[in-house]
Amino acid sequence: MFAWLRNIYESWMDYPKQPGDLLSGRYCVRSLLGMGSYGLTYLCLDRHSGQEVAVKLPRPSKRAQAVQLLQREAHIMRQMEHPYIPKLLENDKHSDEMYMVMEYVSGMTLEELIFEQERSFTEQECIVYILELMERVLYVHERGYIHRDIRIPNVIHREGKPYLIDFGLALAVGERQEDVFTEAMLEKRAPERQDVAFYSDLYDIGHFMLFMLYSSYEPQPDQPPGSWQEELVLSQPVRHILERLFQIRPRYENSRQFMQELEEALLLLEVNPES
Ligand SMILES: Nc1ncnc2c1ncn2[C@@H]1O[C@H](COP(=O)(O)OP(=O)(O)OP(=O)(O)O)[C@@H](O)[C@H]1O
Repeated sequence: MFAWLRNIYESWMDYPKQPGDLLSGRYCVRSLLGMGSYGLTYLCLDRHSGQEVAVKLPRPSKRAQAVQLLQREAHIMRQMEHPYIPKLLENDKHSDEMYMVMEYVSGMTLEELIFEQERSFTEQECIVYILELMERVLYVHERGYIHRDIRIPNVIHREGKPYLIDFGLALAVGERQEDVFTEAMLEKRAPERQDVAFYSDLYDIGHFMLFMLYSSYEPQPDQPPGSWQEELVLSQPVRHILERLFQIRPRYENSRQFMQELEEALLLLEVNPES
């Protein structure tokens, strides 16, 4: 089939549910939260509990593979019992309409916080925030999983706390997943984050830190664009930490070691802000 014809056909198949539609006779659609590579996620009102929930359905155009990936995601989420990771509330794997119901985390992403609320972060504030986020990441790692998608949209900021969402790409340590979505996504990834290993998540955390630190960056007029090392004025410990996260220097042996260095850097900054 011509590619364009297939795209039209797939868009038609994946046409989202509308506000007011009822899923599984219980979840009333309020809005579409997003359309991912294999699933559509809706904000719904659970008519039984009266709570807002996030319901993820496989994309019909991706057929059995989407159902399989959603089942894998549900299997991982079922094992996550953490106050800052949304709980899996229900998933029906028997009916034709496979779906996954999770706690809905309302809040803002860091992007919204920085660009809409004009929030900026000092090095110290950044470390405190990353330590909190790492507490969730460490929990995931200690259960034997790698999240593999720690990006700005997947961390929701609510009442000053980071919530970690979206386990759609997560895998058990060392596991290999061969499906078209993962293969296509892996091709676009930096080599440092391709392995299913804790240091791939830490590489993503490095980018997360840079995003936060750039919130305080003010370019000089006529300054040509440079690398983060050239543009950001960083203390020596924070620069060192970022270089280890990006594997420019020897990478961390585990997530705890990284957190320990973060704590040491925070102490140094508190004692000597000019370090
Ligand atoms: N539990 C949740 N609470 C609040 N928002 C959520 C929740 N789960 C997902 N979302 C939001 O729904 C949107 C779609 O998420 P989804 O996991 O379907 O796809 P994605 O992350 O955009 O793409 P992909 O799955 O390809 O990585 C995201 O923008 C995310 O912020």
